[in-house]
This record gives sequence, structure tokens and C-alpha cells, in this order.
Amino acid sequence: MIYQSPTIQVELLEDNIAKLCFNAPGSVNKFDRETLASLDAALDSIKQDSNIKALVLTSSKDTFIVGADITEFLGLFAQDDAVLLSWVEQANAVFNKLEDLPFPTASAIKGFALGGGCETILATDFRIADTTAKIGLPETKLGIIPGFGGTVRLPRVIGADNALEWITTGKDQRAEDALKVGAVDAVVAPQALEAAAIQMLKDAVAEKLDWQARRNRKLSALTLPKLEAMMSFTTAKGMVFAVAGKHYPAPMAAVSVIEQASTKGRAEALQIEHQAFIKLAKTDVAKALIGIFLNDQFVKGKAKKAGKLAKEVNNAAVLGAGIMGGGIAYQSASKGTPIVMKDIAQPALDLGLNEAAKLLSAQVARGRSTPEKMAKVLNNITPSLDYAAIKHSDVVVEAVVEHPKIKAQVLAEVEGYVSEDAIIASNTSTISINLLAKSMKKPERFCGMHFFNPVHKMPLVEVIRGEHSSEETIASVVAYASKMGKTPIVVNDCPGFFVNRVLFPYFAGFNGLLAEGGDFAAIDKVMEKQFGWPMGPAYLLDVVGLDTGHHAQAVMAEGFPDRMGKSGTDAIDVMFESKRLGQKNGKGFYVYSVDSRGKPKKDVDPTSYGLLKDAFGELKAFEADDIIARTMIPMIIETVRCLEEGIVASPAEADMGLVYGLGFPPFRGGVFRYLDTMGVANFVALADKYAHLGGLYQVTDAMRTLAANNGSYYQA
Ligand SMILES: NC(=O)c1ccc[n+]([C@@H]2O[C@H](COP(=O)([O-])OP(=O)(O)OC[C@H]3O[C@@H](n4cnc5c(N)ncnc54)[C@H](O)[C@@H]3O)[C@@H](O)[C@H]2O)c1
Repeated sequence: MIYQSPTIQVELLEDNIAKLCFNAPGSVNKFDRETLASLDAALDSIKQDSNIKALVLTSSKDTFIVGADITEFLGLFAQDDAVLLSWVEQANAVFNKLEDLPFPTASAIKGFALGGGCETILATDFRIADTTAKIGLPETKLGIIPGFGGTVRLPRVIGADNALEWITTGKDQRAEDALKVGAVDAVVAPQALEAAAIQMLKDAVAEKLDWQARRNRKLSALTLPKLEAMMSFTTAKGMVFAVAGKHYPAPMAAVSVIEQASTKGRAEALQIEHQAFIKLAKTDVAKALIGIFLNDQFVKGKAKKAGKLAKEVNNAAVLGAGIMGGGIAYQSASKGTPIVMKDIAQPALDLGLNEAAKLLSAQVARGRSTPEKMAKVLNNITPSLDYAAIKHSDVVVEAVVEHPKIKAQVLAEVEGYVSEDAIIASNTSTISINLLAKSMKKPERFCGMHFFNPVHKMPLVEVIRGEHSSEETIASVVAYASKMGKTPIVVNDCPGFFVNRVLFPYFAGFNGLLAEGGDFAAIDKVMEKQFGWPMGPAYLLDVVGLDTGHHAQAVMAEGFPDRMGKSGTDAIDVMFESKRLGQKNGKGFYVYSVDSRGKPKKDVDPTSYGLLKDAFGELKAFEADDIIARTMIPMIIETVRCLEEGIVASPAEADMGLVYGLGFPPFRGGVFRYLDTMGVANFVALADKYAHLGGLYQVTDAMRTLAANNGSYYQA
């Protein structure tokens, strides 16, 4: 053994080829500080051993290296620039040491080689992948750029255009795609991986392969004709800005770094990367995006733990084949859990199946599925008009019309058809789970399972714990949601649960602006372009449906009369009463049509402006900051209330609920990250300026205390 640590072992194989194996104690290899220090020490030992003629890097896990240890990032990035620079320089010295070894080197890559893992393989002369390999530099998705030389080495290995695409999109690349652009030298079967890498090294030692020429290419400036370089970088900037937009600076920074470094040798090029990396690491955007990554892991970890208590779900049923029922059936079937779709009307069943077939056909057309797979998924959905079909279901999801009496009746009926231990969940969006539980003989087997529309796209499922729901019920529904590829968050019962409870105060803020003459299209523009929501409030209401919005608003007003009770007519009433229901009937705040290419199109409509003018008078302009404050303050305070009341268990889960359920701008990280970034005291001062607008604008006592103590919701 040449070197051994808890994360890395180095041994000498035949023909004096050394093998460095990443072998961390957990299930995967990560580039934490310990592994980096260990790699440094391992390389020193290798350098000192004069017998060694070549080096192969391998992993004892199913994956090579999944990337940096992101749990270390927020603490690390909070340090002074000088400390951060010294960390980056030290880390890069290790990668340079690997690249500068006096003999040929190769990486044998299986599974993920992402981030720091990808930067490791780029520092070797050769890269052999097996068919399971996935390679990439996802850093821009976290608001930063690669910091271990990725922006310098990748363009020199695969060319500037390819590297720009890899780095600015942050996508993982499959082995065969990596081979096409020359990121790897060969792709082999998993069992042949190590032997193939060793053979390549033997050929290099025997000078059949010119490893030094490859290395020199990485050490020098990029060989790009001036005109071509200008074209590449200018095009990339335009495209990247169009996709990433002004709120996500990292992809653009990556283009600039690659451009500036393109004329430099390794040392200078790396310095350009270091400087840009440090600047981005300090941004609020990086903090928010890293926070989301960590929160996502936290939420998924909780769901995984719940899985241990869960009942296995092999057969499911959904009651109601409407928009939601059809979506739930499709999602369950496509993730491998057969599902009975029960309705009272044959046309509804036909429509539900047709919707599923449409989604599947689109996937086949895009090459993401095959006709065989499509047939299998459709076979997993059993349409039925008869309750007898749900007899063997482990979980039944009720998704019939949003009417308390109908739901109560359906839930009572269901209990008579399923086994004693079957779990029953309701997809209600507003009706109290405790209220619905009253119609059941065994309320402990019942909880809420709130999906979002469209089911196949929206990642969140709110699992609502009623006062009688058993732990097994909650755990089983959480596990089923995870199996469906969704991110479940467990919340306690209250009107609107978590997501709708915080959404309606935001709509109330919007209504308040309109009641004073605010222009809905101008408000949407500010909330989309400046705040970063995927849709402004008027557009979102049109998508949700003004009838649904109107109904849910009444439920919320009844549940929280002090804050959400209504006096007089608001803009939602105006639209609803004029039968402008939104996208579903082609007119709401906006009018909807189909453009010449068959794509849905929305336009402003003088009629809706006329109706609003009749109700609220002439239009009045509001400043962007005012619009943001008046809509966001109510949502933010309601979110804090949900945490204080234990409706949602942690800031991390609340923020993920907002990002995954509503599309809260990821670069802001969620309400709690947003509050921490702006400072709780600053928020309280801002909200106090709007306190005259009513109960939704009153901060809680706990917020005031936190503000006075200069506290925050997250630790880092
Ligand atoms: N549409 C949304 O955006 C959304 C989002 C989240 C939750 N939800 C909730 O999901 C539920 C369904 O909403 P939807 O939009 O799919 O409604 P929908 O009107 O599209 O579908 C309801 C379906 O239930 C069927 N149905 C009625 N009574 C039935 C019974 N006794 N047994 C079986 N089927 C019956 C109807 O025939 C219809 O096909 C509601 O509780 C709603 O609040 C809707």
C-alpha cells in the first residue's frame, strides 16, 4: 500500500501502475475538505515513489465522485474573501499536482463524476467511462461556477462551444454524449472499465499514445481563431442571457470567465476563475440556490425516513377522473404503481385516459419513451365505474368535486369497499381534513394528499395530518408520493393547509391594489420580471380559474375572518360574477386564444379593464416597490404564522413548499431565506409602513422579537 486514509487508498499494481481508489465510508464519494486533504497527501506519496510509471483513478462505489460536499458551502462562503481565496488556491494546487505528475494518468469513471468529481477527471490525461457514467459541471445551478479548474480545463478538452453549453446549463451528460465531444476517450462495459483504463496507460507508457501532447493542450491558451472566438462568446452571451435571465448571474459569469481565460495559460486562467468564483460565492443568489439544494435533501431525507414506517403501496385507486384524478392516475401508473381510476361518468373516464395517452404520446414523440413503455403505463390504469374494482387498493386518493357533502358521502362509501387497513387520502384543496374525517369510521387511516395542477409537472405534494391520522397513514402517503416522483411535505390541518393559506393573502394584496386603481397587467409585469414569479397574480388566477379562486377565497375568509374576511366586492368577485373564469373559458383578467403555430396565447382585454374601472374607478400607477410590498408582505407574514403555529414544521419545508408548490423564485430561496437575506428587522420596518392596510400586514410578536435580537430563521 502506497497510501491509505479513510477516504483514499493507493496501491501499486502490475507494471508499476499505481491505482488511487476513492473509497469514502458512506454510500458515495464526495469532495469534502477531508477528501481533498487526503488526495493532496496521496499525491505526495505517489510523487515520492520512483517506481510508479502511471496512475489510474478509480472508485470502490457505484459512482466515481458525486461532487463537492455542498453542506460545507454556506459556512465556507461566509468567510472573508482572503480566506476563501486561500481555500480555492489550495484546492487548485491539489488538482494541478495531479495534472503535473511526471507520468501518464487516467480516470476510470462509473456513475456520477459531477462538479469536483468532473474536475478531477479533467486533471488526468485520459478518461475512460463505463456505460453508467454521468459527467457534468452543475455549479451554475447553485449560483456559482466550477472552482477547481473546470472552466479552464473543460474548454481545452472539448472545445469552447461544447464547454459553454455544459457549464452554462449545468446538465449531466451521459457517457455516449461525453464520448461524442471528446470529454472521455472511450466508453466500455462496466466489467471492462479498470482493465481498459490500465491498457490505455500501458499504451501511453509505451509511447503509443502521446499523453504529453494532451496535457500541454490543457496547460496552454485555447487555440481558437480570433473571429471564431468572438462569434462563439457573443452568441453564447445572447443565448445564456435569454435563458438564465438577469436574476441568475452565474451562467453569464461562466461565459465571461471562459472568454477571458481563453487567451491565457493555466496559471493565469485559473486566477480568473478564482476571482469570479469568490464573487459569485458571496451572492445572495448562490446562498438561496445552495439553500434550496440543502432543503431539498432535508425534505427528501425526511420522506425516506418515513418510508421505514410506511405500508407498501402496490395497488392504488383514485376517485374522480377529472383534471386532478386523471393526472394522479397518469403519475402513479408512469412511476410503476398500478391504479384504478373510478368515476361516476364514462365520458370522464374516457377524458382521463385520453389525457394520460396525450402526455405519453408527447414523450414518445420527444424520444423520451417508447410505444411499448407507453402501452405498459396505460395498462397500469384501470378505468372503472364500479367500486368493486378498488377492493385490493392499498391507498385510495379521493379527487372528486370540491364539495364537502359529496366528498363526505364518497369517503363513507369507500370505507365499505376497501380492506380494513387500506389508507384513504383526499386531494381536497380547501376542505378541512378534520371535518372530512368525521364521515369516516376509521379516521386514523385518513389524511390529505394535496397535489398541484398540472400533476405531472408540479413537484410538490402536501400531506395533511388530521388530528386522528395515524403515523402509519402519514408515512405511507409520504412514501407513495415519493414513489410517484413527487416531493412530499407533511403539514397540519387548517383552512388552505400551508400553500393555499399563504397564497390567498398574496391575492388579497393584489385585490387591494386593484381596488385602488392598480393595473393588473402592470402588476403582473413587476411580479414576473422584477420579483421573479413564473406568473403574476392576475395570470395565476386565470390559470387556477376564477371560480376555484372565488370559492377558495371564501373558505379562507371563513377560516381566518380577522385577517382574510372580506368587505365589499374585490377584483376576483368582479371577474367571477362576469363569468370570466380564466383560461378554462378563454377569458379572465386576460383573453386567451391560440396563435398561428397552435400555441396558447394571452392578451390584455379592454373588457376586463372596463369591468374593473366600473367597480374601482380610473387606473392609478403604483411604484414597483409598492406593488411588491403590498402583495408579498401578506404572504410572508402568513408563512411565518404557519411556522409559528406548527402548520409547517421548519423553515426548510416551508421554503420548499413555496418553491415546489407555487414556483416561488428559486433565486430568492423561499420566504424564510428572503427574510434572512433582507434582514428580519428591515422586513418588520417595511411591514409597519403598510400596517394601516389591515390584519394581513401585522407582523407577529415573535417576528418583532427576532428582529430586535437581530436573529434569523436559518442558522447559516
Ligand atoms: N384543479 C385544480 O387545480 C386542483 C388542484 C388541487 C386540488 N384540487 C382538488 O381536486 C379535486 C378534484 O378537482 P378537479 O379539478 O379534478 O375536478 P373535476 O371537476 O375536473 O373532476 C371531478 C371528477 O369527479 C367526478 N366525480 C364526481 N362525483 C364522483 C363520485 N361520487 N365518485 C367518483 N367520481 C366522482 C366527476 O365526474 C369528475 O370527473 C377537488 O377536490 C379539487 O379541489 C384541484
